[in-house]
Amino acid sequence: MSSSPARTDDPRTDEEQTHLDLVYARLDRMRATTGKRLAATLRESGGTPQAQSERESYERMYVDELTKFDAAEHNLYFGRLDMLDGETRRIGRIGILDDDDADTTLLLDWRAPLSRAFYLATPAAPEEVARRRHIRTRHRSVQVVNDELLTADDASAEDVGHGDVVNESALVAALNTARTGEMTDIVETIQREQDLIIRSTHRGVTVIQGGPGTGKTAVALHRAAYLLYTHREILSRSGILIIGPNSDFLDYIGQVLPSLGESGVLLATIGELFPDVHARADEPRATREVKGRLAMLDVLKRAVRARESLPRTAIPVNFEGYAVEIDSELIKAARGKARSSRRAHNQAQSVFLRSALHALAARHAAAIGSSLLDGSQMLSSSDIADIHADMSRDTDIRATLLDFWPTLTPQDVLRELLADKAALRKCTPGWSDEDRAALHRSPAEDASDLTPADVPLLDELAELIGYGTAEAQAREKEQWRRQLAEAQDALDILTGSAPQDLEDELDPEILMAYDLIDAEQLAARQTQTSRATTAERAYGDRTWTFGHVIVDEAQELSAMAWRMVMRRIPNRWMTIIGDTAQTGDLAGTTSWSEVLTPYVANRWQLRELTVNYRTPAEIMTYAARVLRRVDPGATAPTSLRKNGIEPVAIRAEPSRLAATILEAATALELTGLTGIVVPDAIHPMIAQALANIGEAHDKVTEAPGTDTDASGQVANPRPRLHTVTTCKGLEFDTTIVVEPAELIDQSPRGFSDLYVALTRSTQRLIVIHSRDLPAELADMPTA
Ligand SMILES: Nc1ncnc2c1ncn2[C@@H]1O[C@H](COP(=O)(O)OP(=O)(O)OP(=O)(O)O)[C@@H](O)[C@H]1O
Repeated sequence: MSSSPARTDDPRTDEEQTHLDLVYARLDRMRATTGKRLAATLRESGGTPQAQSERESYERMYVDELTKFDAAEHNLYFGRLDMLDGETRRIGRIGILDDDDADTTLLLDWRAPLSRAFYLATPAAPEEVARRRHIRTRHRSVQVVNDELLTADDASAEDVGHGDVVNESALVAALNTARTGEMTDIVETIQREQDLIIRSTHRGVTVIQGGPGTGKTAVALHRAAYLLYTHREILSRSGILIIGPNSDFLDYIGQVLPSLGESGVLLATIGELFPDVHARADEPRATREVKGRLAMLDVLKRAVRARESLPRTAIPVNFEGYAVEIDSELIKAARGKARSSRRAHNQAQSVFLRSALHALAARHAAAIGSSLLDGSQMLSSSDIADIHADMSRDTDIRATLLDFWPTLTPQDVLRELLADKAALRKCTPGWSDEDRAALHRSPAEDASDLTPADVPLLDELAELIGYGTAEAQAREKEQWRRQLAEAQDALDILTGSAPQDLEDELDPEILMAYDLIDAEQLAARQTQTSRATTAERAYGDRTWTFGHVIVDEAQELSAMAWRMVMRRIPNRWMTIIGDTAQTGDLAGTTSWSEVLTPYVANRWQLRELTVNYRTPAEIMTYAARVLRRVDPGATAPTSLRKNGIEPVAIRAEPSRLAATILEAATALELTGLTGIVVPDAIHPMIAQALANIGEAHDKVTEAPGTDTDASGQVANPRPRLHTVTTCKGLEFDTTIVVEPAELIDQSPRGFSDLYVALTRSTQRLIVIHSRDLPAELADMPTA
């Protein structure tokens, strides 16, 4: 294999540099033109609300374009195909046409159909490609050119690739690059099996199952970018939602889509999917497991029904000097009507109230209007209607009735249910005391401390209660009313501050604010101005339905979480990504079919990824043994590379675990990003110990984030401390796994947890233990 440094004696470098200059010159012209257009739009003002709204959409479009151009700046042009018929295709991060008369294509977007052969062609299936060229650039200058000749009989092929692996040298270079703690895009080296998923045309549910490091997350993100490119019209309006396991993970992947020029995607954890709720609190595994069970649905239904209660004894209320009684019989009849309306609780309240008032008015009429002679009703129907109307205006009567059918919020119902042992017992008939105890939370706990597992329960309650629909509309109406009032004020002020001489004798030639716009139009303009991106609007609206949903680490979702996710995507166009061997959450799944059958029967397709791009073979040898303990029939993904670094095990005194971690880090002169994965129970202790020792060494941090040196450059990042739950989906150059025997013991899914921990590494694995190593790791070389 050969590569060409940037020098002028390689004609390929010169040729590509010439093209690169052309492409960047055009990008600069596009940037300048869009910048000018944006400036001109920003200078404009006034006009009809429609003109204003058009201006805003142009503004947004120009800003989006500029963002896209900026995102494309780095490694803009990276690939070239010379086809058998002589055609040359140049592939880059975005498509660029020249501004000549012929609109010559200078660069094809990597997502365009014509670019596809760049990712698919192999010597065995060359896809009409004679030569694939990989161009590595830096700061607008060509650094390296690699050619792959795909015609099988060509003896001068430099980089023929192995089997299905394409762009192998570029791929290995990418995989060996030190990690920064932020995921990068892989447009230059997408592999065949990955490309087939990224560009899948399937419009239903696609499950991508693959072992650790097979690029599932990378594929998911590139699929989002591809779908936005191919179905921009629909998806830019309805949006794409990507669900990830925790906020560290979302931070880790957060830059990938912007680097691909896409910003309209909503990234969220399950705990963030309910507007205005930030569920970050932790809770025991057993509690998470119980909250994730489908049986919670009945519990919540019962909790809501329990709020539709009956009076124990008749309640006397005063109505126009008469005593009327609200008793169980009356409430029960109204409750029956409301329930049989089949509306959600809050929406059925009007049925309940109408029916109860009707019965109460009838009773009262009977009491005061019956003839003493024969008991017949002497009041006319309009008299009775008057009583009904008066009663419905009577605040005491309304309040007393509504005690038995109150307006509910999901937060209140859930908080009160979990804090009240008696209510819990009533709502969980047949449950074990242990499961009930797992659900109970002390009323003293901070009510705002919701956990991620609470969020699907809130969402379910919102459905049962009808919250976030009527309420959201009412809120919207209220907001509109306020906006209207503000607009009116603004207009009044404008008119009021007109020069006095105009006030006295209005010059008909001078247009006043009122002549240009009325309050309603002004309010509408304010709405336009505050119009957020699709992702922002979707985030604030529980009832938003997306065009496409991608769930990453999907094996961790509970049955209740799936219900919530499915409500966000009625068209069921989804990409579900995960590895059932890595399931750590006790409420998570080990069977895709079990999860999906209730929603799409068997109408879903499974795609598999088989190559591990992250973990070197030396580490996978041990991880594969652990996998066999998770599932004896499972096959570990094949590592793409060996790196010659054997994992090592270091024995420590139980009291010196933290000290040994630091000693190992120092002695081995670790470079790049280091992740330390510890069992849950000792996490606080290790964190504290590392903080104490680390203060002197300034070495370990719990929080993610990169460190910068004095010049503002990213320096060797400090090691990060994790539990298995928080390291899901992340990767480090070096992983230090602490006390594997404890990781196994801490959960019924302990072997899955250990499997996850062992496979985070891109280069080196160190195991530190005070207990004996599990048999699977027992022969690891010691240090
Ligand atoms: N085609 C590729 N080119 C370059 N890098 C790749 C490619 N595919 C995957 N990678 C890299 O391999 C690493 C693992 O990918 P990713 O995190 O997407 O795997 P995963 O299957 O989601 O793993 P896990 O199940 O452990 O979360 C990442 O650094 C990713 O950038």
